[in-house]
Amino acid sequence: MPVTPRPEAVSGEPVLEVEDLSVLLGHLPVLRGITMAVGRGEAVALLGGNGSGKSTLVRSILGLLPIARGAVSLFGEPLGRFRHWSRVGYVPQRSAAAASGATVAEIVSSGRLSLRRPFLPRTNRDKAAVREALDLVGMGGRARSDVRELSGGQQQRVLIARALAGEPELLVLDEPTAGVDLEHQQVLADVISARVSAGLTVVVVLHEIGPLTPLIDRGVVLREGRIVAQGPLAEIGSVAHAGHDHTGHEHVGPGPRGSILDGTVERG
Ligand SMILES: Nc1ncnc2c1ncn2[C@@H]1O[C@H](COP(=O)(O)OP(=O)(O)OP(=O)(O)O)[C@@H](O)[C@H]1O
Repeated sequence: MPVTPRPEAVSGEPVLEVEDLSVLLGHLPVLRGITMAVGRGEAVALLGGNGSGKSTLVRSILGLLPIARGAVSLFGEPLGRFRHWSRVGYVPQRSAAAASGATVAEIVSSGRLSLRRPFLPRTNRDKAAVREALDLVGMGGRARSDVRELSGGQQQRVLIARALAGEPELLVLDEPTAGVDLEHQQVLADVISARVSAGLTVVVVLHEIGPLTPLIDRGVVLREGRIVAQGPLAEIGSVAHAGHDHTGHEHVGPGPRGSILDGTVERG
């Protein structure tokens, strides 16, 4: 699958800009005053405890939820005007596709729909991109399988292949390693790393330390819908660790890294 050459370094050209974003769900404020930016070629992790607002932020960025206040831009264009969705790949936390009864190849092919010209058959490039994406996640031998016959972790790998098949410039993943065994987490980390080296921008919700963490340039920690820390993982981790978990109980974090990932570290 062709990849775009990586710029010399992270160029800083904003791929994603979020300015004072607030989102209400069921009249409750779930995100409050979120401001962040992600430059081209950066890999940014969204971290925080259960219910801190990570998935809501991801879905708001993709225009899947209404915004109560603030603004989001993708590739320099306000979300309301943004039309180049083929530049964006999304791996949702759980997908209806996994229960659809389609074959693995069909699901991965759907990742190229926004690149295809209407009413024309798939091109050789479409087919090659699908094959390559399946091989990359180690599912090349299961192209004809009904996706319902796969394990949860295998389904997750198929969804990642679908996003990669679209050759996105921005890849947004919501807990992509949930249910994936360590060996295949490493495979995914290698695949995504190679893409980041070629210029891909990544925003990923992470819950656990694992093979994906080495490729993360920066973490953004959410708690109760607000950003409470932002910076390189090692830097956030070295900060003092008294904090509150998502239940509101004050405690001393179990250790810098674990506490970063569940949002209990506050930059001090
Ligand atoms: N449709 C909804 N209506 C009302 N509240 C919602 C809705 N969806 C999510 N919420 C609430 O918004 C908050 C943030 O949820 P969100 O799924 O964004 O958290 P998260 O950080 O991704 O959590 P997790 O790590 O458990 O996936 C939670 O308190 C949740 O209960």
